Amino acid sequence: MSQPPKTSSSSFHIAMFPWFAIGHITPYIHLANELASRGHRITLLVPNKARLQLQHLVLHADLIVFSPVAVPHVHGLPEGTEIASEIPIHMTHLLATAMDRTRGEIEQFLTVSKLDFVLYDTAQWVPGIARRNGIKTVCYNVVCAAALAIALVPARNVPKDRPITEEELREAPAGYPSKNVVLCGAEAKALTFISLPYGEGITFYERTTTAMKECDVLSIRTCRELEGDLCDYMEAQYKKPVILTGPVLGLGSDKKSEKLEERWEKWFSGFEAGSVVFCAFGTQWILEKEQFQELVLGFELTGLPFFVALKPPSGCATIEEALPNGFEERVKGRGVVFGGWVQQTAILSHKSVGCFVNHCGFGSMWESLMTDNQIVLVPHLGDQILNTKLLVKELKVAVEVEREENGWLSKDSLRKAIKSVMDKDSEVGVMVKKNHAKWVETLSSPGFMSGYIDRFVQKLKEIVN
Ligand SMILES: O=c1ccn([C@@H]2O[C@H](COP(=O)(O)OP(=O)(O)O[C@H]3OC[C@@H](O)[C@H](O)[C@H]3O)[C@@H](O)[C@H]2O)c(=O)[nH]1
Repeated sequence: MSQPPKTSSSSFHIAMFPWFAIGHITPYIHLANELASRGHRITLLVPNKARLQLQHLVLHADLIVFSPVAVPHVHGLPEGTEIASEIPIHMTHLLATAMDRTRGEIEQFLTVSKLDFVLYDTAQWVPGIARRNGIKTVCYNVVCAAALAIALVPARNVPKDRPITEEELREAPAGYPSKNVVLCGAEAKALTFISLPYGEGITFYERTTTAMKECDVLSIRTCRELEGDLCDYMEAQYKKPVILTGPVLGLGSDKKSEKLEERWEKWFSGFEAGSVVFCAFGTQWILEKEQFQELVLGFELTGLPFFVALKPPSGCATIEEALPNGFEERVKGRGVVFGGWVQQTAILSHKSVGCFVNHCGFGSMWESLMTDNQIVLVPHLGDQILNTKLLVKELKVAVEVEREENGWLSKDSLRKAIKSVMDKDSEVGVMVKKNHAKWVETLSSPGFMSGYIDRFVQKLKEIVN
């Protein structure tokens, strides 16, 4: 680990130590950019593979430095694993163990650095070290307030001697303020993992609630306009102010997104404005082969041009070997299924894109809200289910693909959802478009995003004084 730069009295030196996942590190980098643009210096403590994948997002290389964390090997994880996108979901608890075993390295860094703040989310042991070194802590959560408020609060009675049940999770904790953003039926299953081990000798619930109890400042990447009542509930539960950063979309002051690769720029430009359906499911979801095939057939059925960026399904080394028979021939010229990394924000702002089919990861949720594309949601993990409720039931800006009782997503159901927002004369399509346009206006109104960051920085100043 490299030596950190020295702090000056006029600005903060802030370390960031987010969960080892692209969906978490990305918003931390966006926040680092915002803080650096206000003169603060940031050291990002992240695994080297994350640095290599995301360093292009850094807009102020003079003030933001990476200090790569050496992730130790943990039995049960593939050799060399550093970030969550490299492993299936059921192995991530072992990655939490690996994160905990970086403690010595992190402690050494925090001890020798002249830091004002450290931001973290998953490493519940950071506040103890920080306190001993006179550093203030911010537990910065990059999932929606709803996911925290429904599952990770003291009022959620998680049994100590057995796993929490789906039935228990379907009941919201006492005082939970939303009637719409709740878990229904089989959805509760997606959150049963909270009472299971996540690291050695600690459950997911224990580590995240400890992380939030022990910090000086509790912070969430959300805005009051979307989740004000849920943030108030979090304040009441944790008995401390909850400071929001707003969506922090990493657009910088010039509002430019990443540049789209030339081959894709050319491909997208071959279609009419607003006609292409783009699909991406974030950095972690690996579909089963059958489900993958059913979904791509659903895109084919829409008759619309489509660009699908998904990981190869489980058991397949490449996308090509996973495609249904004759599929490539049939969709030639109007459909692409790609297994690599694409510049999602650049695609979303391309004029030929008209619809975004996504898993409603918190990053994709904000990115989809910021464009005028129609939104079709296929949530997979617990927080994504709640994000989906926010967009579908509260804001009414999106539709969700209906699943069968056993969780299966049929091609017809996908086709139906896409057509319901893409057909010009569809009532649902018109309604979500209108509601969505109001949100784009709010989110892009002058001072909206920067106001949140300014107030966040102001709060940090009050805390050190
Ligand atoms: O090919 C790609 C894939 C993804 N991305 C970017 O990677 C990010 C993915 O983040 P998301 O939050 O949407 O999704 P992930 O699944 O990766 O996130 C994870 O952490 C955040 C949680 O809310 C999600 O539930 C969890 O899955 C987005 O910013 C997206 O623009 C690309 O730029 N290109």
